Order: sequence, then C-alpha cells, then structure tokens
Amino acid sequence: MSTYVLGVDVGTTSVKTVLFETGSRSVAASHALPTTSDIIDHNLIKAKEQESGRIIDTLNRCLGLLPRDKLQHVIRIGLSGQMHGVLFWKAKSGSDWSKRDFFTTTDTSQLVTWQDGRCSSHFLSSLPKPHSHISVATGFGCATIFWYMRHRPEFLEDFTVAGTIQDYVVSMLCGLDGCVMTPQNAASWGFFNTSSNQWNIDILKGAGFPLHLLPQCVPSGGLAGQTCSDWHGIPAGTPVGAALGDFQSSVYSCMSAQTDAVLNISTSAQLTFAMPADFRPPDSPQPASSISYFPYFEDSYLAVAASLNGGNALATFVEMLTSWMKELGAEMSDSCLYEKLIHSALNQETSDLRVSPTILGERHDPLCLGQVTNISTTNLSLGHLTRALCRGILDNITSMMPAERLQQAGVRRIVGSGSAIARNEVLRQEVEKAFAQPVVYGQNADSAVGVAMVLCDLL
Ligand SMILES: Nc1ncnc2c1ncn2[C@@H]1O[C@H](COP(=O)(O)OP(=O)(O)O)[C@@H](O)[C@H]1O
Ligand SMILES: O=C(CO)[C@@H](O)[C@H](O)[C@H](O)[C@H](O)COP(=O)(O)O
Repeated sequence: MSTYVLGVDVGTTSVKTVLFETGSRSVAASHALPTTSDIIDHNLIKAKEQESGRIIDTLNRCLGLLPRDKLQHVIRIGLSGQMHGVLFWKAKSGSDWSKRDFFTTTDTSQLVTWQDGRCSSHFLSSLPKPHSHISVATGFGCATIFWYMRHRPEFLEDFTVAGTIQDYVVSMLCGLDGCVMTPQNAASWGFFNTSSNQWNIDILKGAGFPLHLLPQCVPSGGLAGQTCSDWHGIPAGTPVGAALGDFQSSVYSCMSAQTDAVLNISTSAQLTFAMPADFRPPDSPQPASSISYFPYFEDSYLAVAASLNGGNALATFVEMLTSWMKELGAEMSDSCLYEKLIHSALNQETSDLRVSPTILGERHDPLCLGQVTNISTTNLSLGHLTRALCRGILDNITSMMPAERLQQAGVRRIVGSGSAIARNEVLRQEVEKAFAQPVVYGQNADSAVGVAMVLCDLL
C-alpha cells in the first residue's frame, strides 16, 4: 500500500499542496490556488497585510482538491510558507474545528507580510542593535511587533501568541497552546542568533518588547506535534513537522549538488548557493550588503541575494494595466493579460528600453525605487516593456549576487524554480541570457515539494 507525505506551501500569492509518495519519492498529486487575500488599507501608508481567514479558506479548498483516498494514507505533514511576516492569535481560540474535518480562523489578526513597508529607516534605527548577523528590515516579524508596541499597543493586548502564517497552521493542526518556530523562520523575524539558536532575550527585554509573543524554537526538520483531529481525511495523530521557510524548502527541492545555485522567482526572488559546511556567519549585521546568510539545516547556511522584487513586479504591471483599462472602459482577466504580455514579448527578442523593477526598494537599499529609462519613440510597445521588465528583474538580482561571486563559490549550474519562472517563457529566456552557467529547471510547486521531501527524509 502506498503512503504519502503531504507538503503545503503558504506563499504570498498562492497556496500549493502536494502528495509526495514515499516509496517512489515522486509527486502523486498537486494543486495551487491564489489566495487573493491582499488588504487594501488606505489609512496605513506602505502597509502590506493579508486576510488570514482567506488564506486558510484557500488552504481548505486546495486540500479539498487532492484525492481523498490518498489523503487517508498520509503519514506525515510538512508546511512551509512566506517568511518574515507575523500574525497574532489567542491561545486556545485561534481556530474553529466545528465544521467537520477542517478548521477556519477565529481570534486571529491579519497577516502583516514581508512586503510591509511601515517601518521607516528612521524607525528601524531607533530599535536596539540585534546580536545577530542578520540586520532587521521592515516586514520582519520583530520589527512589526516593535511598530505595534510603539504605535498601537492596544492592538497587541488582544492576542497572546504570534508566528508566521505557516507556524499558525502548524499550531492549529497540533492543537498547541503556543507557537513553535524553526531557526529558518525565526532568523527571518530578526533579533535571533543563529549560532546559539536563541532569541536576543536580554536586548528585547531591555527595549520593553512583549517577550511572551516570541515562539519557542525547535530544530529545522524536527516535528512540532501530531494532528489533534482528522483533517481533510488525514487521520488524527499524524506527525506534523515544525514549519520551514519557503526559501529553504524550494532550495531543498532542487539543489542536488554543492556546485548548484538556485534562482527562485515566485512573488519575490532569491539567488542562492550553499556555503561550505564549516562556514560561520559574521558576528554583527551588515545592512549595506546585498548578500545575506540564512540558516539551512543543522549548522549550514545559504548565501542569498533575496530580492523583494520578483514576480510581484510583473503582477504590479498587470494590476496597473487592469486599472488603466478599467478607467478606459475595457476589461480583461489577469490570466488573459499575462498570456498576451508574454506572447508580445516573445515576439520582441531584445529591447533597448531599461526597466529597473525595484518598486519595493531592496533591504540593503530601501530608498532605491524603480525606474524606466532610455525611452524612445520606438520602444514603447507592450512587447518592449514586458521584455525590458523581465530583463530588469534578472539584472537586479544578478547585480545583488554578481557573476564573480558565483564563480568564486564554484557554481557550475543554475537551477531555476518558482512559478513566475515556470509560467513565463520570457522570464526563462532572460534567465538563460543572464548567466554564463547552464540553466536547468526544478519542479513545479517547489517549496511544497521541498518540505514534503524533508519530512520524507526523516522517515
Ligand atoms: N497567469 C500567469 N501567467 C504567468 N505568470 C503568472 C500568472 N499568474 C501569476 N504569475 C506570476 O507568478 C507569481 C506568483 O507566483 P507564486 O508561486 O504563486 O507565488 P508565491 O509562492 O509567492 O505564493 C506572480 O507574482 C506572477 O509574477
Ligand atoms: O526574503 C527572503 C529571505 O530573506 C525570501 O527568501 C523569503 O522567502 C520571502 O521574503 C518570502 O518568504 C516570500 O516568498 P514568496 O511568497 O515570494 O515565495
């Protein structure tokens, strides 16, 4: 009889689910659905929040699409998801299981995501200096909590637990009172030391930070508990892994050699390679560096250029066109627009138009926003713009991780992953032009596959 590991990735744009067959180590079924959970709040400039209830509803629908007979034979569950973000809930009442074998959200806040820009450089410079090699940026969980502490302390009084969206799902599945978090996600919140795997308790305490909101740290690849109830046909008592970062999970799904670099483009974009096993990060943060070192498994690290501007730059372009067309009295679905844009750029092999797509800035240079330059009368077609935008996304990430750095690290191959790459041939063409090394492509729904593989490897 076949058994499966369920892998779930709660991404910024979509939820992905896969059933990974343990015997053949292959994907038996998978689904992805957009969450359409973005909250538009004109009162809070630069806020980027998502409705956690809609994300969980999408998760329920996505699981409902998987074959029930196979779900009954799931022996482990792994979750990954968007890092850095934070949501808050009340212990014991964060979810409602009364609707049969799935849960919905109850006393939870919205999710403040990694794209949130409410913490200005001025605000960040007023925070204590972390004892960590990772500097704190806007959109990082601890920075967001500090922001609430200073600007809306009454908001925090409503909640007793905090975590990333993937940690929340794990807590609800296991019926935990608190939240457990792996170093992969904890590092993404800031004020976490990856050498000792501990929060900067003394520094945070000194600054009046609400320490009870810090999750308990458990190893990446470890278990958080067991399902407290039947879940979409998966029997109660099934072991659940502590949630991983989507970045590390996508790398796990497709990095097969030490000489591979992985380029993932989903909503955001990351270009990364594995550091040698004996690498240890510097003692203090280097906020001006475009390369950071994120914990992988055990004591190992990935060097990463983590760009805030990946597939979201294309999505913003599509949104902009949709709103212009609406004003002009025309309508077209997003998927139709993507198809037409990609088609027009495939017919426009190069462009002298230059698009710098850094609409969210970058963590090492938050004030450097997007630009369009070299505009002439002959390069204004949709084909030119789409081609230049795709090239700009690649130019930006390769400027953050220069070719010499990849060469020095001995990178011999680029593995492309993420659905922005999988669904966009123009982007794939630009990826292939951007690197001296050959490019191969990973699986679809990479992070969900990766986290399922991690849980399978624990068997
Ligand atoms: N119909 C489409 N055709 C091509 N690309 C698309 C389409 N819809 C979304 N995308 C791209 O996919 C990106 C989202 O990828 P996804 O893997 O779902 O993100 P995440 O893992 O962050 O949730 C979008 O930002 C956009 O660039
Ligand atoms: O920024 C980093 C790491 O610092 C990224 O690896 C991290 O995955 C992203 O910020 C978020 O997790 C969003 O991921 P995604 O939804 O774009 O897949």
